[in-house]
Amino acid sequence: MPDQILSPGAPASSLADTVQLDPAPAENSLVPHLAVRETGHPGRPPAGGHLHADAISAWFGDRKVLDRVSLDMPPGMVTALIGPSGCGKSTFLRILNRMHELVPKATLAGRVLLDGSDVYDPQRRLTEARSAIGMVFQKPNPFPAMSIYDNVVAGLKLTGRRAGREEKDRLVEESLTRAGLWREVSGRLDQPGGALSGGQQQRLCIARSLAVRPRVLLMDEPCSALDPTSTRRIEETIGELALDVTIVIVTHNMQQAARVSDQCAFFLAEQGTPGRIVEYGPTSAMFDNPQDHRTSDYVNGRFG
Ligand SMILES: Nc1ncnc2c1ncn2[C@@H]1O[C@H](COP(=O)(O)OP(=O)(O)OP(=O)(O)O)[C@@H](O)[C@H]1O
Repeated sequence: MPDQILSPGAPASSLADTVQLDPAPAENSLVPHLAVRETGHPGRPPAGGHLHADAISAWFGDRKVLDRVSLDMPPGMVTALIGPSGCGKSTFLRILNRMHELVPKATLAGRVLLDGSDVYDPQRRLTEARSAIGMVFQKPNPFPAMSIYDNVVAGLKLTGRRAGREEKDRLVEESLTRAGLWREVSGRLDQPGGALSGGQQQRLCIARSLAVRPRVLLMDEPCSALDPTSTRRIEETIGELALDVTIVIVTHNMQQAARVSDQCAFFLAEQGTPGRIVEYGPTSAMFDNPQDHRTSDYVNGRFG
């Protein structure tokens, strides 16, 4: 069966050959406790940032870890990638902005399109893909000895962009504001990034990514090293950023997936097979009415 591609607003779809419904919420189900984010864009959706993965397969050496994964990540939406450990979520995420190719002996097949253009087009520079598709990692990784100001500007240097002092000042304020950190640090921009709390460091890393004005922001478990208050703050930031940046987030936290995402894709690598998307769809459908019993088991905490 060919992989299907998710259309925005479509009901949750199952890629399983035989769909088994699991209509009765289990005892201890997470479902009643999950407040699912209201889907939809209050204003006009952003002009760009339409990311589309088409039949992505991936290998580390001879070992195939993803098998023909297709997913549409529409502009202005938050897409959550969920699934048990080792099913290929991070690998898929890293393929979206060409980080997979940095790993020795890592290969891939398939296409990634950003606003219709092939991210892997040999005519395009790597930095082009990286500046259009930013990434925030699990562990906050600011340059610890560098000032808060220079940490934000470092995003520009990494992609080879030059800017004058005034432009940098504007960009630092804009990026820190969008990352929800400006009010906390505006009076001490010359202090080292490493002196901030973990949650603030993560928002600094978000600001650094935003400084190059990406159309897409990839987030690989961005809150897993943070306390609940910092986590909540990052989640609010994600909600605000989603107004003009497409966000793809890997999370193990089902409550978080329900709170922040508009659509979810459930990855699974069964019995040593490569990871695939078992089911995807609007977050509300994935949590309230999953079509595949494995999705139901996973979102209800029965495995993984
Ligand atoms: N650099 C690497 N070299 C070899 N194998 C790798 C490498 N990175 C990941 N893998 C393997 O690829 C598979 C998918 O890993 P990946 O990290 O993408 O899964 P994941 O779903 O993100 O897991 P987790 O939720 O634990 O982060 C796993 O079997 C993993 O062992």
